[in-house]
Amino acid sequence: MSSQKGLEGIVATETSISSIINDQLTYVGYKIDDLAENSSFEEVIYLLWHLKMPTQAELDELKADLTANMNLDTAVIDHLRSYDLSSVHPMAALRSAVSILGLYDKEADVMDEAANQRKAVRIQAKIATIVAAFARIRKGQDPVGPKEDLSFAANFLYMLNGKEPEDVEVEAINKALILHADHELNASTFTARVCVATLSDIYSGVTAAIGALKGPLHGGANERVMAMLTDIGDEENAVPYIKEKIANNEKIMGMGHRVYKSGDPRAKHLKRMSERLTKLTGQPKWYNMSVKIEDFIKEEKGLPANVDFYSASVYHSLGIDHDLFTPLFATSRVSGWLAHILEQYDNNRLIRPRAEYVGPDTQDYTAIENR
Ligand SMILES: CC(=O)SCCNC(=O)CCNC(=O)[C@H](O)C(C)(C)COP(=O)(O)OP(=O)(O)OC[C@H]1O[C@@H](n2cnc3c(N)ncnc32)[C@H](O)[C@@H]1OP(=O)(O)O
Ligand SMILES: O=C([O-])CC(=O)C(=O)O
Repeated sequence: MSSQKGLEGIVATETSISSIINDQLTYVGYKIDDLAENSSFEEVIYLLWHLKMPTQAELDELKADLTANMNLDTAVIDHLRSYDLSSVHPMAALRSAVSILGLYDKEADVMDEAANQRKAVRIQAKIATIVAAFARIRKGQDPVGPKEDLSFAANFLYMLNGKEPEDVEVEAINKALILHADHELNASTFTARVCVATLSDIYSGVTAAIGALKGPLHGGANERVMAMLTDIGDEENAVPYIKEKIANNEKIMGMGHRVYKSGDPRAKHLKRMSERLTKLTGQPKWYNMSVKIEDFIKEEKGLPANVDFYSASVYHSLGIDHDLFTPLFATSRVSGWLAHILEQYDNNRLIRPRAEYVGPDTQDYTAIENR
C-alpha cells in the first residue's frame, strides 16, 4: 500500500456540481466566464443547489427566501458580543457562530431532503449577516438587518457598512461571490463532504469546512496577500521583496495552485476588477504592484496567480477590512459547500481512506517504571 501525498491527482468522488477540465472551470456545465459576466450570485446559488438555471419565478422565490432568513436570533448576536473582540479573528468567530446557529435551529438534526434544503437557505443567508454583524460589533456599532429590495451582494455591503452601496461596489461583490462559489473538490469542500458522509448534520459540515478554508494554503491566503502588499509598500520594492522571499524559500501568497498549471480562470476577472477599482479609488499602486509580482513569479517559478491574489486588492479598494477577506470568501463558498453536502447525502457512502503505516515495527509493552 503506498500513499499519494496530499491526495494529489486522486479522484475521490463523482459530482455534477462543478468541473475543472483543461484549466477551465464550469458550474453545472456553464462556463465561469459567462456566469461572472452575466449572472447574479442568487442565480448561481440556485444553479449549484438544483443543477439547473432558475426561471424568473424560481429566482424571485429564492431571493425573497434568502432575504427573509438573513436576520439573526438575538442569542447568536449576544454570542458574537461575548467574544474577545480585540483579538478574535473573524474566521474563528464565523466558525463558532455557525456552530451556534445549529443550536437554535430546531431542524438541525432532521435529515430529510426538504429540511436540508430549508437549512441550506438559512445557513447561506445567515452567514452573510454573521460576517457583517461581527465586523460592526467589534467596532462598537450595532448590527444592521437586511433590506427587502436589495440583492444578496448589496445586502451584504448594506449590513456591513450601514448604508446602501454604490452600483460599482455591488457589481464587484456580486462578481466576486460568483467566482468563489464553487471549485470542485477543494480542501474545504472535501472536508464538508467527509464530515457529512458520516451522516452528521449540515451545520457540522459547514463548520468543519470553515475551519479548512481558514488556513493560508486555502482561503486564508487572500488576507495574507494584502498583508504582503502592505509590507511591500510601493511598486519599486515589489520585485526585490519577492526575490528575498523566494531566496528564503518562503511561499508567495496567492500564487500557485494544485490543479491549475497554466492559470486560474477566475484570476483574470479579479485582475480586471482590481485594475478598475484601484484606479477609481486613486490607488493604482496596489494593482501595479500585484502585476509586477505576478509577472515575476510566472517568469521565475512558472506559477500562476490564483483566485486569492487579485481579490485582495479588489476587497481593499472596496474598503473591506483585511481580516474580513476570508469570511467574505466563506460567504460565497458556503453555496458550494451546501451543494456538495446535499449531493453527498443524496448518494452517500462513508469516506474512509487508508493510511500507509511508516512508524516503528511491532514493539513490546514496557511497564512505566521500567522505561
Ligand atoms: C482558493 C485557494 O485555496 S487557492 C490557494 C491559496 N493558497 C496560496 O496562495 C498559498 C500559496 N500557494 C501554495 O502554497 C501552493 O501553491 C498551493 C498550496 C496552493 C498548492 O500547492 P501544491 O500543489 O501542494 O504544491 P506544493 O506546495 O507542493 O509546491 C510545489 C512546488 O512549488 C513551489 N511553490 C508552490 N506555490 C508556491 C508559492 N506560492 N510561492 C513559492 N513557491 C511555491 C513549492 O515551494 C514547491 O517547490 P519545490 O518542489 O521546489 O519544493
Ligand atoms: O480548488 C482548490 O484547490 C483551491 C481553490 O482554488 C478554491 O477552493 O477555490
